[in-house]
Amino acid sequence: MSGDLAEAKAAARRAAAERRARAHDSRPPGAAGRLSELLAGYRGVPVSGYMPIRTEIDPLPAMAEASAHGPVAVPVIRGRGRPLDFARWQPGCALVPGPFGAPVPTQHEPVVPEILIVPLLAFDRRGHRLGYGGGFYDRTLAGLRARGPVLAVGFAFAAQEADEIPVEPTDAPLDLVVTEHEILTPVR
Ligand SMILES: Nc1nc2c(c(=O)[nH]1)N(C=O)[C@@H](CNc1ccc(C(=O)N[C@@H](CCC(=O)O)C(=O)O)cc1)CN2
Ligand SMILES: Nc1ncnc2c1ncn2[C@@H]1O[C@H](COP(=O)(O)OP(=O)(O)OP(=O)(O)O)[C@@H](O)[C@H]1O
Repeated sequence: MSGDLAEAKAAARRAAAERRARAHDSRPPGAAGRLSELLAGYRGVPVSGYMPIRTEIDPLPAMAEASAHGPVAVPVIRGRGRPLDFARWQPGCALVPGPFGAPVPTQHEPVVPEILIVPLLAFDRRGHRLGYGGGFYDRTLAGLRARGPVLAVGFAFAAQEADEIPVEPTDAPLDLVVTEHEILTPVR
């Protein structure tokens, strides 16, 4: 990555983290409603969510609903530079702190998700995203897409939208972006 691109991404991450924190402070009840609506159209399809950390928007209500119909999993970090694994999650299942602070299930029952609810710092209308910079979801989506169709769904507060996210070739685009208000189809 060029120095300019790295700096542009770092600046975009800082600005987006501030906007996300403000949105989180005034988070509306029922913020996962649109996500629930989307998942209701895919009953029984294996889906990955995430255990929210810091000021991430909370997908747990939608995950709990989906778990009544099919497997739901959360990401598990295997190591730097490696794609994520996914472990089966159920409401109330036993969890332990994972490597970067996000809790992971104590029991590791592997799941291969076909729908991924992807956490992020910033997204744009073209479906590009910025995460924490580990490249975990980029690697994971590249691997899963090489095996078959997957739906990558960014989940974020509307305030996390950015004008244009600086992209590099390995950035895996989102197929949809869901906010507390709407389901957006990226325009490319
Ligand atoms: N809730 C949740 N779970 C998740 C993710 C996520 O974004 N959200 N991940 C999505 O990938 C993975 C965790 N990835 C993470 C990667 C980096 C940092 C982090 O704190 N990074 C530091 C900088 C570290 C460094 O550069 O050395 C930071 O942001 O300050 C946190 C989580 C798997 N689980
Ligand atoms: N498929 C891949 N193969 C090899 N390297 C990759 C791949 N995807 C991303 N990377 C590298 O990982 C690093 C971090 O990527 P990036 O800044 O896009 O992370 P991010 O999408 O913000 O983080 P995350 O996906 O963990 O939330 C970059 O240097 C990128 O080149």
